[in-house]
Amino acid sequence: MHTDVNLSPGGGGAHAGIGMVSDVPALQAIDVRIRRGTRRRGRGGHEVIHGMSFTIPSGRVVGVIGPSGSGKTTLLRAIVGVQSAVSGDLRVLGYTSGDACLRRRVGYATQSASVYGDLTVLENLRYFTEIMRAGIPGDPAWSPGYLDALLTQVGLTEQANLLVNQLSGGQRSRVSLAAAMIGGTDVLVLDEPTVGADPLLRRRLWSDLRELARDGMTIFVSSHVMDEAARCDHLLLIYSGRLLAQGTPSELLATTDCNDLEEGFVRLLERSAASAGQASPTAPTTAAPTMTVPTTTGPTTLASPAGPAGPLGGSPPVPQPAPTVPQPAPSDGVPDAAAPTPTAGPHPSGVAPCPARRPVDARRTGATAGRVLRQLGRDRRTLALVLLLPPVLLLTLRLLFHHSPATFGRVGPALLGIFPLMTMFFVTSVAMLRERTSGTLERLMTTPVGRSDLLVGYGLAFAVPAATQAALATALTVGPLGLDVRGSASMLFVAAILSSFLGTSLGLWMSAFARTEFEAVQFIPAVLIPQFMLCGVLVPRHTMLPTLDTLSALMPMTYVVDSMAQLSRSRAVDGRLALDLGIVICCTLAALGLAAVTLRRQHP
Ligand SMILES: Nc1ncnc2c1ncn2[C@@H]1O[C@H](COP(=O)(O)OP(=O)(O)OP(=O)(O)O)[C@@H](O)[C@H]1O
Repeated sequence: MHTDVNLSPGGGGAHAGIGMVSDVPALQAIDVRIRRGTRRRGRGGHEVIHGMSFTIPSGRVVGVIGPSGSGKTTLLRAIVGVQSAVSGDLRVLGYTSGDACLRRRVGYATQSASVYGDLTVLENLRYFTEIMRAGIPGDPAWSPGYLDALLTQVGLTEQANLLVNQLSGGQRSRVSLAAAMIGGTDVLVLDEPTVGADPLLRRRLWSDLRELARDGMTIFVSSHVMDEAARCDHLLLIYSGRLLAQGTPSELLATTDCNDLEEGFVRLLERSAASAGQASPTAPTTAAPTMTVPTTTGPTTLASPAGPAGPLGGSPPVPQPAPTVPQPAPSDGVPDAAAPTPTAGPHPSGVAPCPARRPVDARRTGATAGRVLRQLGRDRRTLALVLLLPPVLLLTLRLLFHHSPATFGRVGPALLGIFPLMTMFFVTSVAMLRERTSGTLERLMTTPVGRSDLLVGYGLAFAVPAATQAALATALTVGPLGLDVRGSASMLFVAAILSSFLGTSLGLWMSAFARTEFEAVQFIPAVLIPQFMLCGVLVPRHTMLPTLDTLSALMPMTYVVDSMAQLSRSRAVDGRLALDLGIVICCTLAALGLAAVTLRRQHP
């Protein structure tokens, strides 16, 4: 280690606040099968992990080694609980993988650097510290030197104040690694962590990982580079979704009777293929996706080469019967339709249950709101769009109707509500989508941050530009543009703010239905344009066909338009106005609730 600050505050296996029994393995897999491309177990998709069974004690560096496409990432995703359609029994520290108790103890770095490109290295690490370590009393992560030590460890001290977007690919991966180290107090799951690291840094990272393991941390590192396998305590050799063999590197060499791990891996493959009665692969390498011979036998346990099962192609470990304790609903209270049917209860005996979660955690919500605001502050183009677009559109409209002020008087108030709604819808749906596509949302889902913390944080952050925008648009329209408001201008402003909040929560919800920016571009007009056409701005509602009028009554924008129109006509707050505003508020809260439900922790 290169610093005297303790970077593994959990002491690996003895994390503060959560009790643990020492003989619980770090990871236990019994006949684990995983389907990909399907949201529900057994429906659609294809099986990519075909029944793996193994046990890993704590305090090891475990190499998950195999060629490209063999299933390493899928297995690691299942370990951290973000992979859907996992069957069998997969337990981390005794808990069913993905259990909420593990979110304080398992750190995860995805293959791509899932950190925020528009924040500096330090801002990223601060945010992850705030959401991962909030509420842990006396946690060393809050000591002044902690982040400096972490930066030194991943070799990014000089880049601390640079935006992540300004870093090289390898440097970004190291920011991601550092973020994982903040979250992992007992288990670190690192998907190809040394990609892009120079040999010197690679050596240093490995020595640091070893030191963390000595302190009791269990570290899973995927790689298809065999010289990295030599640095691990234990290897899980994977090929075509099957566990080909497991054991220490020296056991692999001894079993295969060679001096080179890569050659050893190839020999294992050949023998496995031969024992399955198949042709031998032609000069495969561990990194080459051209290895085509599937292994149809169970894994080899290298530790017992002369054991009764035989060294190669031996029987897989006999699956132990899984306990049948029923699984509780996910801790954040929202059952996930994509969750696999669990085979076992989450809490091993002797382990204290997780501390109860509040529905909204003020510290994590505040940290998220602060982070989103910081990102917004840096994104000048989006800020300009949010703040200036509605006033510019209203100004254009005024100029368009300069011969017909009565028409402006009729549509102006409605558009004062519609423009903020549309702008905020667009901006928030794209912002949330970016969180999804960059992988940061998946990473956040492995941390203790709750879905409501995240959404309320987003909502609060976007409320600031939304309110500013509504104030600007109302002041401009009622002032210089001379909109004749017989009602209360301040109430008009409040209704414009409510409208922009509605746009924000609809945007947060709708982003769940898009996987790419292109899909977002497709559904944004599909959601907004029909509402605009039917809300009563183009044609008064009482002149519409009854079917269209009924459709209009189902759309939230209609109530924005009605309330804005009434507020511009009269000062009286009657039952009709209260009902319209109430519906707008209810739709805002309902959209936020739906956004929370559709924010999945697991993905196909
Ligand atoms: N989203 C997905 N939907 C369907 N199948 C998928 C999906 N992602 C991966 N797969 C399939 O799952 C299998 C295992 O993929 P995985 O990414 O786990 O391999 P890997 O060993 O990590 O590869 P690499 O080293 O290239 O990252 C592959 O056959 C791949 O085609």
